[in-house]
Formats: sequence, structure tokens, C-alpha cells
Amino acid sequence: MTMRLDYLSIFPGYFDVLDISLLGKAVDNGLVEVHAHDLRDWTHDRHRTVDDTPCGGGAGMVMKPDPWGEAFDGIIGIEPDPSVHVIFPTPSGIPFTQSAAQELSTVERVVFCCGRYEGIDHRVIDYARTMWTVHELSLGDYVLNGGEVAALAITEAVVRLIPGFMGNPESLAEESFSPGQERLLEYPLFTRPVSWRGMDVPEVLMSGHHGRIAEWRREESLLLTRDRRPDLTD
Ligand SMILES: O=C(OCc1ccccc1)c1cn[nH]c1
Repeated sequence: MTMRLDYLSIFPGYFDVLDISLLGKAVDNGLVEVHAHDLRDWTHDRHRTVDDTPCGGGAGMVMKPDPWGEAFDGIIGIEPDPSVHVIFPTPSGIPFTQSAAQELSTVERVVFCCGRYEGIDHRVIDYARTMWTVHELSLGDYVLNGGEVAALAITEAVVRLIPGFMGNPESLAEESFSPGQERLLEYPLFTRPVSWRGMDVPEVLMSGHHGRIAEWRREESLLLTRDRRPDLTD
């Protein structure tokens, strides 16, 4: 199946990058189809206005609902379709996780709505929820200037999981946060040269003793996880 990805943004140029590297390959071999749209194409005034002051006062600007509604009509359609997944990256979203990426990798159509300014008029999200399957997703507890970078991160996490995308799918199975893996952080990795700037690869990894290697790796993962992410060890 081919996944169709649409991006709605006042900076559609952010998504030119999707034509290169791994994602570019996925586009070339027809696994994904990417369409970036300029929200301003659905404005009608001379200044192509997409924002206005917040009702109730407060600092900053809010994205007007009208351009979003017309863009939705043009890009997605006016009939409800729960098979379309609409993503709003936002600091107030639910945390985006590998399992969410896993689920989204089986979806045929995803539309990213990239907010700017202080955010999008809430009625846009409410309307979208009456029409499609909506996800308000957060990448973490920090604020970006807009949803574009978050949309790229979510895209990469999702597209790499599409069956047939990655050369060696077994490398996916072993990753942290992969299904079946306990939620442990990745152990330290090494490759040649065995000695580099006075630092040697841990001997156990050169022993060829797979039992001991597995044991060392598990121990390293446990230590690292306990130290950096005690929340994962619950
Ligand atoms: O900044 C983010 O999204 C862009 C955004 C959207 C709406 C209003 C302000 C900023 C973000 C941070 N973590 N996850 C997402």
C-alpha cells in the first residue's frame, strides 16, 4: 500500500527535505506520496492573512479558522472519513511514542496541520474531530515556533516503520521501544578500530562469546536506563 502524506503549513518549503535521503527513497519506490500545501492559498485578502488577535485578550496571535476549513475542503474533502488521520503537533498534545508511530505506519492517509503563532483556533480541531481521526501530538515539553519540525520528526518515525521501507527490518525489531522490547535504553555501540585515541572497545565484545556479550549489553542497558530514564523502569 502507498501512504499519502499531506502537510498544511504557512512554510511548506520545510517539507522539500522529504525528497532526499531515506524518505526520498520511499517516495521513489512508491511507498509514500508527499504533498505540501501553503495555507495562504486558501486566503482571499490582499495580505493573505492567516492570523488574528486572540478573543479574550492575551499576547500573540491565533491562526484564523477560515483558511484551515477551506484547505480541509480542498485537500481532504467535505465528507467524513475516519480512515484519514489528521495530526496537529502541539505542546499540549499527548506524548508521541514509538507505539503511536507503529500504529500510524499502517494508515493509508495522514494529514499534518502545522500550527504557528500561539496556535490554531480551537474550532478547527473540533471540526476536524467530527470528520476524521484526529491526533494532537506532543514531541516533548518544549515549545517550537511551529509544527513543521515536529511533523518532520513524526514523519520519519512513522515512514521508517512502513513494511518494505527499511532494507533490514530485523534492525527495527531490536531497537529500543520496539514492540516486545522491554523499554530499555540502547547499550553503548562500538565498531572498528578496536583502539582509537587510547580508548579500546570493551574486551567482552571482541570475545566472540555471545552469551557474555548479551549479558554485558543487558547490564549496560539496565544501568543506562536506571540512570537516565528511571521513569521507564516502572
Ligand atoms: O511546539 C510544538 O508544536 C508547534 C506548535 C503548535 C501550536 C502552537 C505552538 C507551537 C511542539 C512541542 N512539542 N511538540 C510539539
